[in-house]
Amino acid sequence: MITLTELTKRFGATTAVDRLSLAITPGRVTGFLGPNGAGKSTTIRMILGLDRPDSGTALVAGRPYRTYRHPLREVGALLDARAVHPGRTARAHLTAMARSNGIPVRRVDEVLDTVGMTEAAGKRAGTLSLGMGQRLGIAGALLGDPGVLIFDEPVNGLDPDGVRWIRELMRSLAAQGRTVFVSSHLMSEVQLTADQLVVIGRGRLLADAPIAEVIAGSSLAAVRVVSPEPAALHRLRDELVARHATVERVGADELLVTGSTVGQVGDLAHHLGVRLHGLSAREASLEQAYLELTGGDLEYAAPTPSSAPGAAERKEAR
Ligand SMILES: Nc1ncnc2c1ncn2[C@@H]1O[C@H](COP(=O)(O)OP(=O)(O)OP(=O)(O)O)[C@@H](O)[C@H]1O
Repeated sequence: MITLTELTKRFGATTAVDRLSLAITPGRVTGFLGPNGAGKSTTIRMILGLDRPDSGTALVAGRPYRTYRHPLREVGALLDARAVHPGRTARAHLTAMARSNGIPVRRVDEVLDTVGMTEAAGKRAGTLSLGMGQRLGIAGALLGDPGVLIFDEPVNGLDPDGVRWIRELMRSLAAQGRTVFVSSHLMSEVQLTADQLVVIGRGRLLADAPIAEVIAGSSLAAVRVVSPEPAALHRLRDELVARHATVERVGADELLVTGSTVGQVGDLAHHLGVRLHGLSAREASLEQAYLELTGGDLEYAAPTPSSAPGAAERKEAR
């Protein structure tokens, strides 16, 4: 469990993290999203005791990271996988980590096996490919068998096999009852991996909810209703509007409803005796929901290509 309470960090005039309060719970993968400069890395650095909060607290299993004598046994982290002495072999790197954290050295071979690096154990870190370097970083995170794991952009630069491997590893770590907290900019990947989402913008909490709930909150999420009876459909529309749903009529036999769930619309149709030929959810993508959430919270907003000055002229000139 990771618990943040009113966590705040300023760099000069910039408030990088602004009174952030949340609990990241065990047994699931929590995705950590936000635009560039939103404060994700700063939050992670404070959890790991690498930055000091100006106010508020970040606790791992109830205590600040810095108060643990052997922190690697409590929390494993993958931050910058290249931060390894390039001349050391993978095994020597992990052995040094184990010794300084009171971890039995036999764990080194276990984690090398877990990350599929047994064959590459004797290679120098500086000669490892990006994917292998990432696996070594993950081996280090797993070394102390910690209950909490934090991965900052773990799939950056990996090939599809590596991406799938990390996804499955994170899911299995969560299934073992660990707390898995992972930051990413890849929405499709987060959608496949995470159960819970935490979204921040300009250091503030924008969402902390199950992924399905975040997606359902998008304005593009809707319920499609089809009925062969236009008059009955009209009645259904009036009742939905009275319940504060937004209803668009799409042809004589179809409605598109936002602000209600499939269950609510189905129950109401049943209650009103409206015969239905179709009732289905139109799902938004996580990317759409995310863009709506963070739209106003970009640190630096660039114009979209179509609204950039000169775009219209260029189109006309073609
Ligand atoms: N050491 C520092 N000194 C000054 N400003 C900093 C420092 N570290 C971060 N910042 C600022 O704090 C804000 C949050 O940065 P942070 O790196 O935490 O964001 P992020 O969400 O991790 O971004 P990205 O997705 O680009 O990695 C930004 O405005 C950044 O410029």
